[in-house]
Amino acid sequence: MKIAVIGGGSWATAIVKILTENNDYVGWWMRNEEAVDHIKKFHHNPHYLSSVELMTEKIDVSTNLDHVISEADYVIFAVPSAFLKNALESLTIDLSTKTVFSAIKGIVPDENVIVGEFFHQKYNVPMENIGVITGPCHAEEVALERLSYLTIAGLDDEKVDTLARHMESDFIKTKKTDDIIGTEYAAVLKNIYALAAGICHGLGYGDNFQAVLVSNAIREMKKFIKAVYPLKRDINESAYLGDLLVTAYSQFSRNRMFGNMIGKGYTIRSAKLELNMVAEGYYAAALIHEVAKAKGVKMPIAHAVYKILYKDKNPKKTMSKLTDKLN
Ligand SMILES: NC(=O)C1=CN([C@@H]2O[C@H](COP(=O)(O)OP(=O)(O)OC[C@H]3O[C@@H](n4cnc5c(N)ncnc54)[C@H](O)[C@@H]3O)[C@@H](O)[C@H]2O)C=CC1
Ligand SMILES: O=C(CO)COP(=O)(O)O
Repeated sequence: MKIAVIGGGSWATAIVKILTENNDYVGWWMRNEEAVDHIKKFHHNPHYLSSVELMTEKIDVSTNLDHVISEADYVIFAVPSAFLKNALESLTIDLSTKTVFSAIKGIVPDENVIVGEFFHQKYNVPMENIGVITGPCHAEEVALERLSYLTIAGLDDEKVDTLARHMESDFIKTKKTDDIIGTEYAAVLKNIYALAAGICHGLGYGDNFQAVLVSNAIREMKKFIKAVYPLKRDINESAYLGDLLVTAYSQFSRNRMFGNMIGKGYTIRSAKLELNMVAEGYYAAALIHEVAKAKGVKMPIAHAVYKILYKDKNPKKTMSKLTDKLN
């Protein structure tokens, strides 16, 4: 079976590393021609996770999306949600015959749908051929080969099983679930809560308060997911609570870093420039705000983040008001 990875950032690079542990062929698309040449020549991605030595003898890296996708049976998307449509612009071949996994933890702009739904609605990929790769896993720790758990979600057990087997290695364990929508939304929401944790850290709140914030966040997440996709699930599993915890507390979290800068008084523009990586929670805050409104779900933490990022509300005052709503 042939697997391809779409994206040139940290997570795509980490997934390519994971796959080459266990597979002799990995297709890899990225838009940057110079990065492709650099990888072929020096076996490192020059811009992301550049410490990782890539097994290029197993990697077919190219800027030609049609080529990479046509060669593959399974296609894993790992570009930030904000650039997904842009990345797909050069695709002229049919995607609906492929098995498509999303490793993206975001919502597609303008469409207001999660990535799996986007491929189903816009590219006619049957829901049985769609899956999600999620779980508490920072690319930087994959680079260091630190033990990490990934959750593979999908409606077709065999496809989920197949991908899980191809991703397992000494440092990757996989878990499987059929909660394809719930795990995707959890991954989107935890970014907003990590941003909130970062803002509070930047404002000077300590560990005592962070614990209260995160324990409220998991309940808020549970309420939202139940409203959009009711299903029997244990919110304490690592794809939900685990991912929230790692993103809210890890030094590697982009969302937490971004929030921390906002809490410290950076403007959004300067925080974006300084981070130089994508904090998905920034985009998700606006889109989840719309979904929550449409579904009538009250989400005080996500709403506070939305007001700070999009309504120019003062972080200190907004978070102070939020503290009265937590328990
Ligand atoms: N980095 C991580 O540890 C993890 C990331 N993810 C998810 O993976 C997805 C990708 O994130 P990362 O790899 O971390 O992002 P990143 O910040 O490392 O990479 C950004 C990528 O976007 C591309 N890009 C930047 N501007 C662009 C533009 N205007 N048009 C098209 N492409 C552009 C860059 O070339 C680069 O390939 C996100 O949804 C993220 O939530 C999921 C799990 C872990
Ligand atoms: O999803 C992640 C870890 O599971 C990565 O989170 P950040 O994008 O905040 O770094």
